[in-house]
Amino acid sequence: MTWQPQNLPADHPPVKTGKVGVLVVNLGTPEAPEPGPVKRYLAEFLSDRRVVEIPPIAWQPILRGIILNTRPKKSAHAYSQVWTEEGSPLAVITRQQAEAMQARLGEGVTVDWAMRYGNPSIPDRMQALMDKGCERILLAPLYPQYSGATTATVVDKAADKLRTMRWQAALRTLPPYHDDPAYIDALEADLTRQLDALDFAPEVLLLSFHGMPERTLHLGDPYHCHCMKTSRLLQERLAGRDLRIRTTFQSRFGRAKWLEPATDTVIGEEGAKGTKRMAIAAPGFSADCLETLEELAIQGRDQFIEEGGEQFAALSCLNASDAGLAMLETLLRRELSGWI
Ligand SMILES: C=CC1=C(C)c2cc3[nH]c(cc4nc(cc5[nH]c(cc1n2)c(C)c5CCC(=O)O)C(CCC(=O)O)=C4C)c(C)c3C=C
Ligand SMILES: [Fe+2]
Ligand SMILES: [Fe+2]
Repeated sequence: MTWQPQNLPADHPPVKTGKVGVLVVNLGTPEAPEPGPVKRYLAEFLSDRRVVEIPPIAWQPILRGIILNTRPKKSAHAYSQVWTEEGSPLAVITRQQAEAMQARLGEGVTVDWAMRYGNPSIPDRMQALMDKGCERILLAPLYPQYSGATTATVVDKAADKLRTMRWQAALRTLPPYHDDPAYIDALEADLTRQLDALDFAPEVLLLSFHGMPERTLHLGDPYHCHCMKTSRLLQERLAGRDLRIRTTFQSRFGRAKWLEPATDTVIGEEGAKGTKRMAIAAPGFSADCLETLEELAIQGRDQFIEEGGEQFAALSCLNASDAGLAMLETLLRRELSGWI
């Protein structure tokens, strides 16, 4: 309920109440694992100039003329292999994370969730929070490693919404947490638990991060450095195990050079040198999604077995695990300090 002072005309817009909102955000996902919805999703995602940094006059004809006529069918098939009864894993898990944060943070805060591309959209959910009287909003893009293509574009979208408002909510944003002890602790605990539960002992653990065009590193994007630091800190924590650890980058897209080494190249190298037992984790993804459940757990496994590997495990992301939720609560409470 918003507080409505007396002596105002009946059609006066609601008066704000100083409440605090949290908006948990992740990348976005299609509405259904079918070519039409996937095409709509890819059109929005790949038209974001922070994601594809090619001038629109050159890029849009390629996107509209080639990519959106070929990729949706292939991607829809990939999505159909990981889709759940409740919907796309990325959306389902993001919602679970938000619901768990609502329970942990209590009634003093209203927690909601949004997707950068597709629905529920950032402007709509910001409006919903403001309709509930939230004057202060903590925007929480769940990307541990900062990139212009992920974190910054979430902030841009929120700023687009603020731009339309006469009386804006105050906004805070969750900073990157790639080297935060709470994050590294959570990864250590959760990966240790999963590795101990395997019925085989992997010889090698790949830490696979989403890739980016290499030129973004030279242009000053900290993403690569953030990934390497997360990886180093995590390796220090796992050093007591009899396990080789390698950092890789997955999901190459387009013709430009991407960050290396590529996950599929390393899977091939390991197979070729006789590695028989492999585990793979994706510490940069806060929720399992197409990139982990299909690209790593299905394609990665098939490739490793074809190359002569025998045992393969794709480990889960932090998702709504106890370790993951405890970490998120720590991060959010810290950013909310002074507000709650
Ligand atoms: C130029 C293309 C892409 C860049 C740059 C890029 C960066 C990037 N992406 C993520 C996280 C995710 N990406 C996901 C899917 C996905 N990514 C791209 C392309 C780029 N990503 C495409 C085309 C797709 C869609 C699927 C496909 O057709 O292959 C997802 C999963 C979404 C889901 O619905 O499950 C995530 C998550 C990061 C973190 C990042 C840069 C750091
Ligand atoms: Fe991506
Ligand atoms: Fe992919």
